[in-house]
Amino acid sequence: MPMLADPSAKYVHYSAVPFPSGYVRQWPNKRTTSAPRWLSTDLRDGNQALVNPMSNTAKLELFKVLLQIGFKEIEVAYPSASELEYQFVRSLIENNEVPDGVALQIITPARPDLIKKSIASLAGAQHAIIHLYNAVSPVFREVVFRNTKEQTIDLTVNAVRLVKELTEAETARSGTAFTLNYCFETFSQTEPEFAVELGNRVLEAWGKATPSNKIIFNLAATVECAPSNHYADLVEYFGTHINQRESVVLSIHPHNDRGTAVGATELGLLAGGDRVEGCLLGNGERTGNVDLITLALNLYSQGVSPHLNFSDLSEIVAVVCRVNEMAVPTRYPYAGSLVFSAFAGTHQDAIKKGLDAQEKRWLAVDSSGEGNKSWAMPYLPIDPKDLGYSYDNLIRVSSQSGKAGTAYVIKQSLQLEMPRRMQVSFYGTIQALAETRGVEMTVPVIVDAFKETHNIGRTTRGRLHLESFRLFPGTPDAHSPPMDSYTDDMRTFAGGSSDDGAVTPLHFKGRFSVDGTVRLIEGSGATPVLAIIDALRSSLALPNLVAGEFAAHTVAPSKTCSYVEMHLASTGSAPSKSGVGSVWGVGISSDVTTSKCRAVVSAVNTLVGSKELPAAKRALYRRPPMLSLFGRERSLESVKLRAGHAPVTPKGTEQRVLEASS
Ligand SMILES: CC(=O)SCCNC(=O)CCNC(=O)[C@H](O)C(C)(C)COP(=O)(O)OP(=O)(O)OC[C@H]1O[C@@H](n2cnc3c(N)ncnc32)[C@H](O)[C@@H]1OP(=O)(O)O
Ligand SMILES: CC(C)C(=O)C(=O)O
Repeated sequence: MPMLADPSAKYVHYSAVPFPSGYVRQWPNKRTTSAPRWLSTDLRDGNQALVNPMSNTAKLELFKVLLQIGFKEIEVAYPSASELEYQFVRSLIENNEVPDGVALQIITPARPDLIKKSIASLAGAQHAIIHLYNAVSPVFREVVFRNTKEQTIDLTVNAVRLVKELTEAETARSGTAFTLNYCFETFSQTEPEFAVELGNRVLEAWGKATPSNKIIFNLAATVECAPSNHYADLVEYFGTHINQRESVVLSIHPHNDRGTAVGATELGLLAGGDRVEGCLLGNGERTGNVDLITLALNLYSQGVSPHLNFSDLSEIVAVVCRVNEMAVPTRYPYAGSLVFSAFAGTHQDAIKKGLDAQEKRWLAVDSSGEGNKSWAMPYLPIDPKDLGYSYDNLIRVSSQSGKAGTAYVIKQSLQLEMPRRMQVSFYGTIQALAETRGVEMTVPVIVDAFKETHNIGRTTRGRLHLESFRLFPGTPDAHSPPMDSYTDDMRTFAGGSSDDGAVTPLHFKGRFSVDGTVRLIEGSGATPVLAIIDALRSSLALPNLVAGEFAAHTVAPSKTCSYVEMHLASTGSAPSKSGVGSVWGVGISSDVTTSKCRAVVSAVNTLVGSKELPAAKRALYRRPPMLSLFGRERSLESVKLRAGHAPVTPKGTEQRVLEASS
């Protein structure tokens, strides 16, 4: 049957909670400032929902993980369900698997035979919690139990009395301390007044709840059927109407049928909840129990310690998924593999700026001792490092990414901080690659592209290779050393040169390998960059070689990375503002001037074409005349303009270089 035009004929709206008129709800104005008591029911409610319930070996492994996380109350079994379940409880106790300060909880329905077996399973435990349950909402009373309200109260009270009698006998025998956790199964669908009446009858029957030995009332949202604010109202109503509130722990047990279990729990805590029952990663019946990891880390992100440790979250996730034979969606809060990754360009830009700004701010706090190292990061509510993740996956590059993303990857991988115009240029290369390939641009792909594009590395150093050089003040004269005295260490004679402003004219003499032939080349200029450019212009017949923007920074340990923008201008003009038509060179050396010269050579190699690239890569980075994209032909020029790629090498340039070098 299709969906109904008028679903109200079939589905009934939830009822308002009967607060007295004029009552002002407390929970909307509250704030959670401390962690609740946590009860993990992974080994019970989680386990009962599995396609293949865990073996006892798997349960023990998960039990140990729960202890490591820091749970002090763990529901370990439904002992009356099977011998296996019963034996699991026994083995924990008999093998001393339960540390001091940790309480074992087991669950039992309100059936005398099953209560007896359940309590027997706990003999000898230090501290045990008996979780006694029966469903109390109208549909369960009428359909499942065929009971009136009074019969429901009788069933419950009789069960509580039996639990009291049996646990007292066990305490007398073995000293086990027992707590009663009475669960109003289907509480959130039960009339609030009836839940309170039943709660008061349970208090009476138990008869020994005190502020120092409280009874636990589990206010279960067995099935989540209404918005979270309704659940909060129910909890606040119960908490403000139940007798002996100071001797009662309100336990929240939400399920996630509407997808809002976390919200319901958070509001339930504001409304008076003291304890939360749930499972890791929200395992559990149907859409699951509330996820304790999300709840704990939501608290943590508000500066409230959950007293649960998820410092190695991926390891915990791996164990839970293995023993439960389940998978975590990639977008799952905190635990999903893509949660701490940004693909979108503007997100990447903001995160990159955020990380840079925060690093500076934290360093200032370290050095001044003033201020605080609070987390203020665009798009990241929590520091992934706190959960054991690195920043390696923070920024992942696809065709949806921008320049900041690729720049971040290069900075993280190579410690190189490209100047802004270069970021734009290199982003064009990556964007074109991403569009062509239609897949994620992984870190190795980006780093490889960076090296290929800038002729860095042995296989991609290009047709022109600077083997050694000397740079000295003034024009060539008798003081300049003979070329054959050059060594490979590229020391410069003249220090203090800068490419930011004019200094004493410099003369450059360099030994190059040009297409495999050694060439000695010289030229002059006001700065090292201008001097080497002059040498290349005159000796290699590149008269229109022009430098644009220049930048440099130090790279650990004590190296300099220089960047220079260059192009071949017919008029000798500077590169255009947009950067179209220019290329960037990169040079790294422990000597500042050498890094500049290498940057120039790197750029020139791009301009003249890299014969040493394997054919496939040459096709990738230096586009063939016609390139098929998205199934239609586009001209080389349009591809390069769109990609901000290296300009077309002017016709004949390669030939002229060869001529000049021969
Ligand atoms: C919301 C929750 O998660 S509650 C926990 C649910 N977990 C489980 O059920 C897992 C373990 N359960 C089991 O292994 C079995 O159900 C057992 C061993 C407990 C009982 O098995 P059976 O005796 O075959 O009963 P069955 O499973 O059919 O349960 C239905 C019977 O229990 C009664 N019942 C259901 N819940 C309760 C309860 N909380 N208290 C008392 N009786 C109950 C039903 O009314 C029904 O009784 P009826 O047969 O007289 O009509
Ligand atoms: C029986 C209780 C604890 C339960 O699991 C539920 O109501 O979901």
